[in-house]
Amino acid sequence: MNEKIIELVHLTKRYGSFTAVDNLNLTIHKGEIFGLLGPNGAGKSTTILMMLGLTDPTFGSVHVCGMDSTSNPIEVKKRVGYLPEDVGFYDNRTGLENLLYTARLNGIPDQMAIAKAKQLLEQVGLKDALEKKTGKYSRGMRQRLGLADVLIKNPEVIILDEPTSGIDPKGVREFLDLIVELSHDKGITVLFASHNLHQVQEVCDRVGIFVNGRLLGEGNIHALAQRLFKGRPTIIQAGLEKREADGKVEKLTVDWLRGVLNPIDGIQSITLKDEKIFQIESIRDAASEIAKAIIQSGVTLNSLNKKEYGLDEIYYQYFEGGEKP
Ligand SMILES: Nc1ncnc2c1ncn2[C@@H]1O[C@H](COP(=O)(O)OP(=O)(O)OP(=O)(O)O)[C@@H](O)[C@H]1O
Repeated sequence: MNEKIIELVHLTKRYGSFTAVDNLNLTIHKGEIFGLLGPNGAGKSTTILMMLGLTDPTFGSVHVCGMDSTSNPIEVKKRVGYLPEDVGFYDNRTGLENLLYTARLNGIPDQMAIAKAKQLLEQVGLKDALEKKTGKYSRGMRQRLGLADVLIKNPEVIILDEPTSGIDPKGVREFLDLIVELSHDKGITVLFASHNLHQVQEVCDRVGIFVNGRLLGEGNIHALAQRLFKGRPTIIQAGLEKREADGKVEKLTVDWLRGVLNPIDGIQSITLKDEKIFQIESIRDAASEIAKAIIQSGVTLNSLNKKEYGLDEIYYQYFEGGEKP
């Protein structure tokens, strides 16, 4: 997995005074499934267009399969299969005919193309629909045909731009499985651009989080979350209860808990979430000291939950445009 297949260096694209892609540095290795994650308008499609040599960078460079996409777009396109969000087919032709058309455009001899097209249609689960006109294909079937269409020229890299939008959950599952299988079986490098964090997490070895044209970080999604949210307070929710000897429940207050936790360094705030749940924010992880102090105070500690920053926080912070409620 160490051979560099995609290499972006200081890649920048401006439209007038607007910067759509801002100083992007990224390396993707052979056989990796890399997720380019970002909300709408983050600059994913613009980056892909530059990789394919379809638009020129304003600054920086992009190499794919060792070639400069800007000066060698035709060579790059021979090695890269690109599946856009909405793939176009000749709707009055069958799935097989559409694939054979692509094969011809790529200079594959007819006899070889027929065998290859049939094998691919079987692989993507369209064996029974190969004689059906693509105008009658569902959205999921069109995306599968799109994948076969991309694979017919034996690409080293496939780039999928929002490939699962509009497909039902079962279709999504099957499509994602297919991508993983292809990458593993054939050593194909996959770039999967999407705003669907959960789908990307399922299939990708590594992800890059892309927001407002900038790469906020890349790596394993959980490690990334820890890095992106480093310095955030540790949030602990404690469920507390105090019963008198006669069985009556005594009402606990924030001031009381503040007194109990006073000796512990780094406590920033204490709030009451509901009658029995207190939320404690601290600048360091003081969970065990908090638990000990509460127990020593003589109340019952019914629950203690420490909030971990992860996928959900990335999602709400960067993809839904705000903190989790
Ligand atoms: N030709 C263009 N002229 C001016 N602005 C553009 C052009 N193409 C894209 N943009 C702007 O650049 C930004 C990035 O767009 P891009 O399509 O790359 O984002 P994206 O992450 O792929 O989003 P989406 O998932 O919605 O396609 C957007 O604000 C878009 O409006």
